[in-house]
Amino acid sequence: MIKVGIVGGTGYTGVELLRLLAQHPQVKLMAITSRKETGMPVAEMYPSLRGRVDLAFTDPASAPLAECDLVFFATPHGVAMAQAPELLAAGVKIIDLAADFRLKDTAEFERWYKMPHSCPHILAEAVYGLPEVNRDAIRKARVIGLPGCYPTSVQLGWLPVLDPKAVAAAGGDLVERTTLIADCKSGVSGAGRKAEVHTLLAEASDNFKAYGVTGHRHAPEIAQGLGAIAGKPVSLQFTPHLVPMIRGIHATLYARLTPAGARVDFQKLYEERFAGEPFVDVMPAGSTPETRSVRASNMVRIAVHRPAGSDLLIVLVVEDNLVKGASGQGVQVMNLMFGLPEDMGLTQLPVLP
Ligand SMILES: NC(=O)C1=CN([C@@H]2O[C@H](COP(=O)(O)OP(=O)(O)OC[C@H]3O[C@@H](n4cnc5c(N)ncnc54)[C@H](OP(=O)(O)O)[C@@H]3O)[C@@H](O)[C@H]2O)C=CC1
Ligand SMILES: CC(=O)N[C@@H](CCC(=O)OP(=O)(O)O)C(=O)O
Repeated sequence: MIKVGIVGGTGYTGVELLRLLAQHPQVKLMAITSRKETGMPVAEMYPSLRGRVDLAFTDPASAPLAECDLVFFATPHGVAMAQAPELLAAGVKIIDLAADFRLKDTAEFERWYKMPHSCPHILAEAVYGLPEVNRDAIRKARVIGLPGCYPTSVQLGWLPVLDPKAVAAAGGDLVERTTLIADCKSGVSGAGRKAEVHTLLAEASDNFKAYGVTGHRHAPEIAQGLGAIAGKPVSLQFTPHLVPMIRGIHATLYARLTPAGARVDFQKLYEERFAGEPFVDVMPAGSTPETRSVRASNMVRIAVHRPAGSDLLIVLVVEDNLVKGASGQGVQVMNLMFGLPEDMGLTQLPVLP
């Protein structure tokens, strides 16, 4: 059994980790932390877990984290890097759901997250936890920086067209790498459980708005990830929107095709690239995936479109921000790190309607 601790158990990604890990056959939960709810039984706060999780929240300072094999940090940015050196020295592996171990350039991290990076040496060894790209490195990693919710959808959506093998087969770039557009919509659980005006029912319900148009911290993460996939620089306009639903991300990706790309059968390319991926479903040509078709599941569904009379490729991607966008991806990565079947504990079907 893997002994697992969760720092930040009261938040939305924390309770989603609990839902998934409570059903995982190879996990023993050791500690679930909260500073504000110390002492409260987890199932009292989250009755959905009654009879499945019998621990109480403990303060992070006294939780038996060093006795765990793995600790998930479902906390704000900056918390994991403060505790990582001590836990790693005790032989504990770490999966951070926040951004402490995502951006490899510390100056870029400091620019977007407004704090210095306290352990660049650990950042240097950390692996970016996107299994469809980094599966082998994840298996050997001690520290994982789990991708943000939007970056997961955008990187998976463009992975096949930027893959150097596809570029070599086509005889050149398939798309204009410097004019990519990611137009993304998220449900409000993406903002977490903390009280904020923009996620109040009277603000977010029956409303739809863009934010972060001139700069969002996920843009450099996406550019870093796509650049690593392509092996050369990629730049994009990323525009997120808040939509009145609880869970879900819908990404609409636009790319201008090159002459080499215009000759490619993209449906076939996507089906072949993701064949064998347990959590990526390439839908039949002409499909328009819905967020509810992945709700509460770790699946991402993708559809590829070539509008008639244009030189655009449009890729539609849906994911559940709390599952493949966060906690489910964390469990998928944990399975890889501990040599378990990648889909263990993650085979739930989506909830619909
Ligand atoms: N929501 C989403 O869709 C996604 C979120 N993420 C990232 O995952 C992380 C968690 O997100 P989410 O669950 O939404 O956040 P929430 O705000 O809902 O929860 C944050 C949790 O962290 C705990 N916490 C806060 N500050 C500290 C601290 N200094 N030390 C220890 N624990 C602390 C809180 O409990 P307490 O204050 O009681 O200790 C709470 O349990 C964030 O970094 C977020 O950016 C990533 C992908 C998707
Ligand atoms: C709807 C909403 O507010 N979403 C969050 C992203 C959540 C997430 O995955 O981001 P991090 O892990 O990088 O914080 C936002 O745009 O800030």
